[in-house]
Amino acid sequence: MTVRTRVLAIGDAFDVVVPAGADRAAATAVVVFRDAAVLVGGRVVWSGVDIETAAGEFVAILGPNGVGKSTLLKAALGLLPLSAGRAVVLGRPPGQARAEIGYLPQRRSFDPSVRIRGLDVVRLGLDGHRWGLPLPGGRRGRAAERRVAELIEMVGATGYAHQPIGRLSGGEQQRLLIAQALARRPRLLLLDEPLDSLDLHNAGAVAALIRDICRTAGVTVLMVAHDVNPILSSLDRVIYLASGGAVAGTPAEVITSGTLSRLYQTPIEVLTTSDGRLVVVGQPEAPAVHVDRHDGTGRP
Ligand SMILES: Nc1ncnc2c1ncn2[C@@H]1O[C@H](COP(=O)(O)OP(=O)(O)OP(=O)(O)O)[C@@H](O)[C@H]1O
Repeated sequence: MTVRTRVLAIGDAFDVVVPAGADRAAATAVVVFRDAAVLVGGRVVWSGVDIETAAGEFVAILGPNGVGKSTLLKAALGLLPLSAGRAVVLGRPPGQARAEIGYLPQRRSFDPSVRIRGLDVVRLGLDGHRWGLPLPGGRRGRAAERRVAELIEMVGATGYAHQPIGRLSGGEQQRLLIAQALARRPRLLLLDEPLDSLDLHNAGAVAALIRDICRTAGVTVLMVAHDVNPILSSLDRVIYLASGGAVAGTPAEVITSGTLSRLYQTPIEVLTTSDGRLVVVGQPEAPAVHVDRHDGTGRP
């Protein structure tokens, strides 16, 4: 049985259909997708997606290449409209809560020739218009300087924040970018593969940092990841994405042969190595689409 819950937001009313009994959780959830679908370049990337994340949760978004993990973050940001279903982000339709969201898009590392200092990159999160320029004097400027210093300390980057970001390691750069995304005290942090290109040790350290931010600041984090192993011990929940839907739960609930075989409708085996790592065997490739990913049209 379902009930229709009215989620009230600033200047908005939005209807969400939720199962009876779960309506209160859905109304207070930070991100809710209900039977959601997205079209990119005229193709349905995913459909039937039902997810819900609570305040202060650290959630990884997993799934094969091209399944639409980055697309899910963009839909939560309101950068891509849903083609079906509903979404509520921080109590509002996607796109209306951006001031309360920190977003770290997918990226490669900075070129070694980039001379901008780490602390200038963090400061950009406070005011994107003043890239690399000194903050104005006065009370506002001093408060901003204090906030930048606080953020740098929070991510453990005090020792190298004055150096040009291009000369820092991948892990150091990621810490500074996470600090930038946290600058405006977001309630929701969307991170697109921040651990990509980090070694196992650094990936684990950055994941632990993100978990601490969730715990201490009550920030909800949705993070796209390719390998769940370095972050397993830090995560609260995972969302496994497929073209026909998603399944969410604790890693132990979701990353099993039975659950993933049902989700992808093909035999999948989850093996545990002697050192405790999970290996997913038989995960299908997402349908290949040959498009220019930069023009957004989907035309070859
Ligand atoms: N601008 C675009 N125009 C057309 N198709 C696109 C565009 N951007 C992405 N796509 C397609 O949408 C699908 C989902 O892409 P997305 O980047 O969300 O997947 P992903 O799961 O994050 O992939 P990966 O793990 O490789 O980063 C892919 O098939 C991709 O080719």
